Amino acid sequence: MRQYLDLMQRALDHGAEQSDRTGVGTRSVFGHQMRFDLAEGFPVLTTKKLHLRSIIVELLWFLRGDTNVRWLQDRKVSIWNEWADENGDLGPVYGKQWRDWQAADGRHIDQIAELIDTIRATPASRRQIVTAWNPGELHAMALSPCHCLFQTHVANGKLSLQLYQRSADIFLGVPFNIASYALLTHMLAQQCDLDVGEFIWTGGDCHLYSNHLDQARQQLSRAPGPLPRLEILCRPAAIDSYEYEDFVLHGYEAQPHIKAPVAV
Ligand SMILES: Nc1nc(=O)c2c([nH]1)NC[C@@H]1CN(c3ccc(C(=O)N[C@@H](CCC(=O)O)C(=O)O)cc3)CN21
Ligand SMILES: O=c1ccn([C@H]2C[C@H](O)[C@@H](COP(=O)(O)O)O2)c(=O)[nH]1
Repeated sequence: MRQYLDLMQRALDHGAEQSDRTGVGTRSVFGHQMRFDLAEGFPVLTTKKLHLRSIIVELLWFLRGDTNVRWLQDRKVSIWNEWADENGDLGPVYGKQWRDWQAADGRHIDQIAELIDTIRATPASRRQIVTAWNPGELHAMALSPCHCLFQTHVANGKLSLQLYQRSADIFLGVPFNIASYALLTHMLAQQCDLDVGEFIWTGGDCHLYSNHLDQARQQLSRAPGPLPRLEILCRPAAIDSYEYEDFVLHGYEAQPHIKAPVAV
């Protein structure tokens, strides 16, 4: 995960000081790209132990079309708690937009199902896009989508995926986002009988919060290890039928976790 450490180093060395929405303050660079060849291993940080269960369960929750934190909490995942209202609701965030986008003419659009249909029927299509950025509903969301658009691409029997993330919390959010979309690429490829190609991460405002700088330096002092390998134990009939237990990471050896406060 040299690519990730390079982004962290770039923000530390060249980031502009910004006062941001949360009041914490950041060092930020604009525009960055990282490429991961998924055949070389699963892109998960080895320079800090990641809580993979939170990442996998959150992705399954998006794919269910769920936007209430209760299902996450029942599975001991707390990463969305700070943004939920007293009923656990987040408004029409990712799950809603991915699985049930409401069009002006009253249609309900399942972008994930349409994406899979398109990949299977017309793999050369250049219209394989899912977007969570619904300008008409932003006001009702607890947080505007950060990982707001992705596109898939098929070449030589391999599925690649590129994400556009408009706002990126380099220390806490980005490791989650990379692993989550790499996992989604594997799941989509399996559902469409393709091999995995590349995951490409493209970021807009990429920032280190001012209370994450020591943690970032600590991480940069560590040498990255080899990437683990992902195994999916079964092939469910649908993309929303995977379970946490279906995923096994072989050889994930990471250095100790580093704690950091999340900016709300
Ligand atoms: N400032 C900020 N950064 C984010 O990354 C972020 C948000 N806000 N708001 C919405 C979601 C929630 N996400 C989060 C929230 C918390 C952690 C976090 O605290 N991670 C801990 C482990 C916590 C756990 O798994 O239980 C970490 O050390 O990685 C990570 C991603 C990503 N998003
Ligand atoms: O998946 C996610 C979700 C959120 N983030 C980070 C990026 C920012 O630090 C905040 C969102 O604040 P905005 O003012 O809406 O940009 O959350 C992330 O990195 N990954």
